[in-house]
Amino acid sequence: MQAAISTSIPPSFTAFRSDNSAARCHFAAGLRFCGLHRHVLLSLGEAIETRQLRKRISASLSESGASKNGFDYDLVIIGAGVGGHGAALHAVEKGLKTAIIEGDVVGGTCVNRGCVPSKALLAVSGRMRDLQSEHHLKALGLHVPAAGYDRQGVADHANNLASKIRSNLTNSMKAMGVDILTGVGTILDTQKVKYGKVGFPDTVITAKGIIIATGSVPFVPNGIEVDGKTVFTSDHALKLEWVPDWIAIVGSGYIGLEFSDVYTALGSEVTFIEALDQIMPGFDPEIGKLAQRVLINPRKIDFHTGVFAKKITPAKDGKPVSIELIDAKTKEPKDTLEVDAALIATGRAPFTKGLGLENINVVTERGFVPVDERMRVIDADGKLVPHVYCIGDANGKMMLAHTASAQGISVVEQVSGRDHVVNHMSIPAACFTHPEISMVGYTEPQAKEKADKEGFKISVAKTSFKANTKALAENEGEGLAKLIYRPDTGEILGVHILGLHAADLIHEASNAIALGTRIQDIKFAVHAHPTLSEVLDELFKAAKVEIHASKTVAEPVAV
Ligand SMILES: Cc1cc2nc3c(=O)[nH]c(=O)nc-3n(C[C@H](O)[C@H](O)[C@H](O)COP(=O)(O)OP(=O)(O)OC[C@H]3O[C@@H](n4cnc5c(N)ncnc54)[C@H](O)[C@@H]3O)c2cc1C
Ligand SMILES: NC(=O)c1ccc[n+]([C@@H]2O[C@H](COP(=O)([O-])OP(=O)(O)OC[C@H]3O[C@@H](n4cnc5c(N)ncnc54)[C@H](O)[C@@H]3O)[C@@H](O)[C@H]2O)c1
Repeated sequence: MQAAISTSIPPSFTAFRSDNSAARCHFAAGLRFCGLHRHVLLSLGEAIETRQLRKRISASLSESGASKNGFDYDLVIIGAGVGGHGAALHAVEKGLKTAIIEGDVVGGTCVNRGCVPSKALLAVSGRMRDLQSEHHLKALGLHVPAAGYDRQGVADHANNLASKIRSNLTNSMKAMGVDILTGVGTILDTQKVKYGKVGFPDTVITAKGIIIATGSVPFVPNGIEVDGKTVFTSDHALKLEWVPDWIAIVGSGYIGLEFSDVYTALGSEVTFIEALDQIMPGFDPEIGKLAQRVLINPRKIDFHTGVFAKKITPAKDGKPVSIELIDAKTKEPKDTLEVDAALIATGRAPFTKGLGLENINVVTERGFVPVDERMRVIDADGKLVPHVYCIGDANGKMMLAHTASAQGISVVEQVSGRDHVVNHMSIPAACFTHPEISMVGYTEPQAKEKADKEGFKISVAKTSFKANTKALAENEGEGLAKLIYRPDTGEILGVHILGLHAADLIHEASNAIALGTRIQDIKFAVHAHPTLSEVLDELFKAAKVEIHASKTVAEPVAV
């Protein structure tokens, strides 16, 4: 594995990252926020009230500023990304004296180099698509002169949004009484952490519990030379310093697909390079096929599958970016591409080196911190490390912002004396292309495998956006919702949606899975007409479950 070489690492972070041979980070100063955690949305009045409550709690904990059990803090979190932020706010709400240590800027990947700026760019690409689609506009009876854009204006939108969200996150923690400690955190013992900036003496603090929330950085395969200008990762691409005429995107996962939506809307031609035999291999195969028909084929996108980019050389001395492709299986040379730019979107590497894990006898697995289902860290002998937890991208269970936050909240519940386990099968994911793709639970092949192993049958139901009034009114009838379920019990095993606002629609299904609601019950829930939510209503109604609703008569409610 080769590090993505940063050209702009602040001095304090150079030292912080220096022992990370697996992956170094591009800590671009600038961007911020994630509307992720409900606490962010606290009004100022609520925040002040909560802060007063927090002060009263602190006073009762200790007069000397230490927590009541003799530690400096009840909880210390290393890393102020969305996982750390979610955990910190929940901890304060639970009355825990809490500190969060951040070596760079609050908000981590999601706010500064991930979800937030990418969704700002995707908001622009969505509007550009609408304005450029003559066919679509004509169908609505609209006539709009040619659409154009100002690259710097688009880049500013992403940067400004990140800054705004970053300060929202910071202010929400300050208002709640979380101590934000600046510097690199290193674990000294299961209840002791040091932190400090380069050139300053370290401070040692003790805590009843420690949460590792140090996140991840772009993974760049060996042989790929990143110069940050013509060969770059999402860290650079989000700044939108230029829009290449022709860009190769290595990897057709979430990042690749979302950036293909942005670049093609802004006028680029895209070539995907994907190691597996199929483009967008992570999706349910049927949704993947439809995604290819809707998101790839009609756009200026071509692709090479079953190939690795063995060597990528940045543009130099008037020569374009050169990409040497080899067959993923035989390793034989296949082709050499010459393009204007290359975006490396081949996954992310955990950022866990230099954390002092050796001081608590923990050995990482491909860089990830091993944890059990309660996010408790497991040591090299397979035993639980007391008092230490790891959440978010650093444990690799599911690299999504809301998962990091949910895991953090779950850990705080445990630290506060209430057992809690996150049900990862109920966590939705979404790809914010136009139209969007969303999913929760198993894909059809995964569900089949589980069914064969455990000896039950699965069924599949589907509905089309073409039958939905609201979608048709919007002239957005392209789309499919798919339900994979157990006909004998009505259990929802997976739901996959491609279509307008799929990312919002998935929550009815994910909440049903989280709450254990069965299809025979949810199919009686009433949906407003005409709404896109009726796509899911129809989906549940289309399922053929062998048993009846557990409760057919609602409790009478006085109106
Ligand atoms: C381009 C892109 C788009 C994305 N879009 C989405 C999306 O739409 N939806 C979604 O759910 N997910 C998205 N993700 C994934 C999401 O950003 C991550 O899953 C999420 O940020 C993980 O949160 P985290 O708290 O675990 O880590 P991070 O957000 O990476 O935060 C870790 C923090 O820890 C700090 N740190 C590390 N080591 C130390 C140390 N020793 N001492 C002190 N501080 C330290 C880092 O500086 C950083 O601030 C996207 C990712 C990318 C790259
Ligand atoms: N909307 C979202 O929720 C969102 C958006 C962006 C990123 N993310 C998160 O960020 C993480 C990283 O995203 P990503 O798209 O980089 O990773 P990914 O794992 O989604 O996709 C990586 C793709 O690259 C391919 N690949 C890997 N090595 C390759 C090589 N050498 N040559 C060619 N192809 C190769 C893989 O087969 C895979 O298809 C994901 O875990 C995702 O959860 C989420």
